[in-house]
Amino acid sequence: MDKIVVRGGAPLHGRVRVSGSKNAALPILVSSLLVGGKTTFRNVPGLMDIHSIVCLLSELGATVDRAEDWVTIDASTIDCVEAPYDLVRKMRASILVLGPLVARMGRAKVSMPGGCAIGDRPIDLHLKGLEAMGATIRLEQGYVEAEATRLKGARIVFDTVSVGATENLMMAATLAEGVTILSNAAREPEIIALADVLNAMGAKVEGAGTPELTITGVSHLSPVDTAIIPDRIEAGTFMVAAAMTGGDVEVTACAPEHMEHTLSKLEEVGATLEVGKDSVRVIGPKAIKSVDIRTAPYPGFPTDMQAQFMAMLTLADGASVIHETIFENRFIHVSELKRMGADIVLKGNDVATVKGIKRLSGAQVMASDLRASASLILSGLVAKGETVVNRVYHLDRGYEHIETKLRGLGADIERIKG
Ligand SMILES: CC(=O)N[C@H]1[C@@H](OP(=O)(O)OP(=O)(O)OC[C@H]2O[C@@H](n3ccc(=O)[nH]c3=O)[C@H](O)[C@@H]2O)O[C@H](CO)[C@@H](O)[C@@H]1O
Ligand SMILES: C=C(OP(=O)(O)O)C(=O)O
Repeated sequence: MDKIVVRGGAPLHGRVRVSGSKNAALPILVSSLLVGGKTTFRNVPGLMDIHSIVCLLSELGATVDRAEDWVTIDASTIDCVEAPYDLVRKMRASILVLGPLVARMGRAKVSMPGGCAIGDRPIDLHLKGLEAMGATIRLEQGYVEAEATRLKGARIVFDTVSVGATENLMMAATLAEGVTILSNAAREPEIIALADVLNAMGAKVEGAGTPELTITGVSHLSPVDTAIIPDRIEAGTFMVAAAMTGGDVEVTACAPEHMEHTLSKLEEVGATLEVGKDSVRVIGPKAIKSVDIRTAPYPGFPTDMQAQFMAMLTLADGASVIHETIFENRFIHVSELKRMGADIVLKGNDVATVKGIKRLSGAQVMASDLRASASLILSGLVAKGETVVNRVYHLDRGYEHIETKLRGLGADIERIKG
């Protein structure tokens, strides 16, 4: 497996362009299953997760064409309703095909995704929602089998805010008979992006971005040509890199309006921000100030930025308390950061107290999940000496050419093929 080697020290300078959003692209590519025709998606990031979802759609029989940053998908040719274990285990978002397949084909068989490094990640809300819409659900030999001649509109109140369940049921409801109301729905920019694409296809989705979505089912959807929104987590990762190295970086092709919490926390640590329409210039502070962070569903502080902020706060001028409220086990990076000299005390699985130190020291570290990988690279950028981040498989799921982009900003970073 590849490794990333980082030699710390250089403040980052220059301009970096953000790619299309992984978390928006995944459901939006899946939405092509609802359409009998060729749909074009632009600004699609070159990521392992995109490769995985494209493989899954091809396996289902869709005709997929991909070049540079665009993908066309024609799902009029689908002849299979099974998402096999080997594809689903690589990427949990594969569960998003469940709702669209039942809605379009009347049947789906999808391997249960199971948990992952950041905790148990159940799909009960996806299944309860489909059942409320009239689907019969069976769990057998590690697979979910769902069937419905035609899904029916229903009122669904989510017990917990779930991005994936909101997306799955929103897509399913577009072709259902009657009106579906999703209450306590997720409000992420990726939810709005999906609703916008569905509406462009002819769906009737109202209320995206609020806690209540109303979806009036239609008989069919039509192909569109659409672009994926910028990746707010990739953008945030580069902004943290700029701030913690004391650099001066303009992050371009981003959507600052999706990043309110991340931007305000960057200002709290002392960074100076110049926010444009689709760019943010980040000038790092002389000294990083400690801040407290509590992750929460959007518009709260994103759990997907928690590990990167923790890496920065290891160097703050005091103690910061970080509460992780979304995932049950999203502090695995703590033990690796401690190997680099960080002073972090964990209370249970959800509270970390980070006491700032003068400097981290380079070490061999192991990446456990996607954002943990990013936090270790960021730490390597400021550590004394060499940091080797092992098992970068996770990183490639969610960051397009991160080492090339960081090198463009002056970082001393390389990939060693393994
Ligand atoms: C591909 C994608 O978009 N991934 C994002 C998505 O993941 P994902 O859609 O998997 O995350 P959810 O919003 O569904 O999960 C939020 C919480 O709800 C729980 N839950 C979820 C579904 C369910 O049926 N039952 C249940 O209990 C989860 O275990 C978790 O504790 O949103 C997360 C929260 O912002 C992000 O960290 C991920 O980057
Ligand atoms: C947790 C993440 O992704 P996924 O839901 O695909 O595991 C992430 O993007 O940080």
